[in-house]
Amino acid sequence: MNIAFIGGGNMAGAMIGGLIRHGHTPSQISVVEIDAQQQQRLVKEYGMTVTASIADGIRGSEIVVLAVKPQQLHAAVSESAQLFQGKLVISIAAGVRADDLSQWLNRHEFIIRAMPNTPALIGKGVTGLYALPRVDTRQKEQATRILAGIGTIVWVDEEAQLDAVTALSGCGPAYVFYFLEAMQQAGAELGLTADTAKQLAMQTFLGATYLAVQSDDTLATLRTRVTSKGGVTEQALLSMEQSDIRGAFIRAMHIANDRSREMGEMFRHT
Ligand SMILES: NC(=O)c1ccc[n+]([C@@H]2O[C@H](COP(=O)([O-])OP(=O)(O)OC[C@H]3O[C@@H](n4cnc5c(N)ncnc54)[C@H](OP(=O)(O)O)[C@@H]3O)[C@@H](O)[C@H]2O)c1
Ligand code: PRO
Repeated sequence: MNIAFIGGGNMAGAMIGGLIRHGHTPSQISVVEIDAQQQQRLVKEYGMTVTASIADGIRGSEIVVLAVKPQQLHAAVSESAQLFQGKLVISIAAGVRADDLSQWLNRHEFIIRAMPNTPALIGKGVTGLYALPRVDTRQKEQATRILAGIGTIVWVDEEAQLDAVTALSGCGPAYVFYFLEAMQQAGAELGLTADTAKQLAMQTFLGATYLAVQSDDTLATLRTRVTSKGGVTEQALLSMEQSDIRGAFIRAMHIANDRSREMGEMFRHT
């Protein structure tokens, strides 16, 4: 399977790194990228073909992954719509709806929207997928094979659910890094070195997540097992509840979901 990426920035870089680590060769991947620095980075890191020409970049590729920023997508594809004929198009752009993209590509029918996340770089990503009705089983299998190579995949039946996927797992690595930063900072304030605090914070996230994955218990039960009555965790969680950290976090994810939906509206008539 030859795959072309249009846009070779952060997320494409993570996906390409994941694909290469999982058996794709650089010769099976081409990238269309306009930024000279990004071009050099990709060539240096992976030794693949990188071009600024969309015609050169997607020629010979069965699958094209659209990985430019949502606000760049219309300009990136609309003048070259005929080049996409017969190809499976996978768009990872947040918000932009499959029907709109289909219009921009001369009513192209073979479109899958995907919402991956950056741990794809190390094969630990998770991707939500939605396909337009005319995408056939073989094309879905192709998308599954590509994206399963960089982590776990979840198909959704309704496109609107991709807004929730974006708010949860698309943005999610940023939330995790945010909490890790806070834990590192607090650890350092409490007298640990920054390195030790970072190591403890990261290993705690990893260990707790593996435990949750492998356990049949609910998340609440696992939390309760850490929280000794009259002990230390109880006081920390009480303080978090008093500050409504849970509520603030849930509100933030609703805002992310709304923003994803709003971006879909914003780019609708571009
Ligand atoms: N980052 C994430 O965690 C994540 C997760 C899931 C989905 N996504 C989605 O992935 C897409 C890319 O996000 P990103 O964070 O990777 O953005 P990014 O780092 O800005 O990558 C986009 C790249 O495409 C280049 N570009 C712009 N117009 C182009 C064109 N016509 N042809 C070829 N290249 C072009 C940009 O160059 P310039 O910078 O010069 O414009 C930039 O280097 C977005 O639609 C986003 O919603 C991102
Ligand atoms: N990064 C993209 C954004 O922030 C989409 C999910 C993660 O818009």
